[in-house]
Amino acid sequence: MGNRNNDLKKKRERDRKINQQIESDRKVYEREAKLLVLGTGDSGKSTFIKQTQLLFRDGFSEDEKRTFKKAIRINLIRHTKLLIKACRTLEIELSSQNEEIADLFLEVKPDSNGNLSKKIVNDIKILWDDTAFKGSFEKRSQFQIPDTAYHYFDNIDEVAKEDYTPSNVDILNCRIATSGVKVIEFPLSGIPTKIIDVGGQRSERRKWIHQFEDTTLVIYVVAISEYDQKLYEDESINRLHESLALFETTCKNYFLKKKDFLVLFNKKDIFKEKIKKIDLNVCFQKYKGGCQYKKATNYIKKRFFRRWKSGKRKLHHMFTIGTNTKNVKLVFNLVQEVIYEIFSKQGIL
Ligand SMILES: Nc1nc2c(ncn2[C@@H]2O[C@H](COP(=O)(O)OP(=O)(O)OP(=O)(O)O)[C@@H](O)[C@H]2O)c(=O)[nH]1
Ligand SMILES: [Mg+2]
Repeated sequence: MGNRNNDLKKKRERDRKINQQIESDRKVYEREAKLLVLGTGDSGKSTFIKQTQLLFRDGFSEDEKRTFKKAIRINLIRHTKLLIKACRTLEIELSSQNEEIADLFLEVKPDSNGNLSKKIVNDIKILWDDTAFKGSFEKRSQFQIPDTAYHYFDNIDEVAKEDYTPSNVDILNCRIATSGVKVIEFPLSGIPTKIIDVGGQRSERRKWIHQFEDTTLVIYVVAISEYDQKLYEDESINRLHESLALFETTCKNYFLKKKDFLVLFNKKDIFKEKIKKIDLNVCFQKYKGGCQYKKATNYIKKRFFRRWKSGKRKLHHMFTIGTNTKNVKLVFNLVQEVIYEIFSKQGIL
């Protein structure tokens, strides 16, 4: 009898300890913030994730630097070919000597290790020095090439060096479209935080739903500078129209319809320059504010806010430059405030 009582006591104590552990695990888990970064392709999502590595972790690993180095070099060849083809389509004539270089360049195959031969580097430099060739980059809203491509053309000598290691700026400007999901974990003022990066191109979006559960805050990234550009996946669609439609379906989504959102109106540096020359009415016919930065940004903001179906949740926003680390630090100051607000409401903090 005595033994049975003892066994029962021990079992109860064991159960109590297990329950205590489960409860403390639950509290830690609930305190963890999950930031889900969504938006169309090329809007700047991964750039924000890269910034968290610089701001809250040890930066980029040697492995990552090697991956970016290869991508930067392969992109240089790819982007040179894109500009050559654009010159042909837009009937931009190069000097006859450079036309010959361009013809031969279209046959170049990138080295599988991403090495650049002296001849390739030389040809790219000759073409980039040609004002007509360079001028085609200014017309890039008529074809598909990353805005940041010029950075590597301008710095080709550095990029081509044998012992080249990409700088943080090189990595932040490097375009690699995301396929699949990437998670970075970091502490945000003591709160364990996970940030989830997904691919934004149409074919990638069906993977999003698997990430929706337990989201604390949705960060929706819009590249406002894309108002005169066509979608990479479907050149009949305006990029900003696509982002607006995607924003609406995302905030109405069953799993996200009660979540707070932070909209990052990104690429404001490019927008600021572009709006001086190209009226926002190329995208929104009803817009009457002309080429004025303040009026145009307010109008875009209004168009997004109109699609927001509120309920009790909050819609935050900020105009951002994803490639600028100081600017992104401000974004995370706001994110931190918003997380505190959400957790306080839920009684977690
Ligand atoms: N000038 C400028 N370039 C930016 C800004 N934000 C991002 N970029 C660049 O825009 C390009 C696209 O950025 P990504 O972060 O790859 O875009 P993404 O949303 O992750 O795209 P997907 O992975 O295809 O969904 C990259 O070349 C970035 O360097 C910005 O605010 N200003
Ligand atoms: Mg990405």
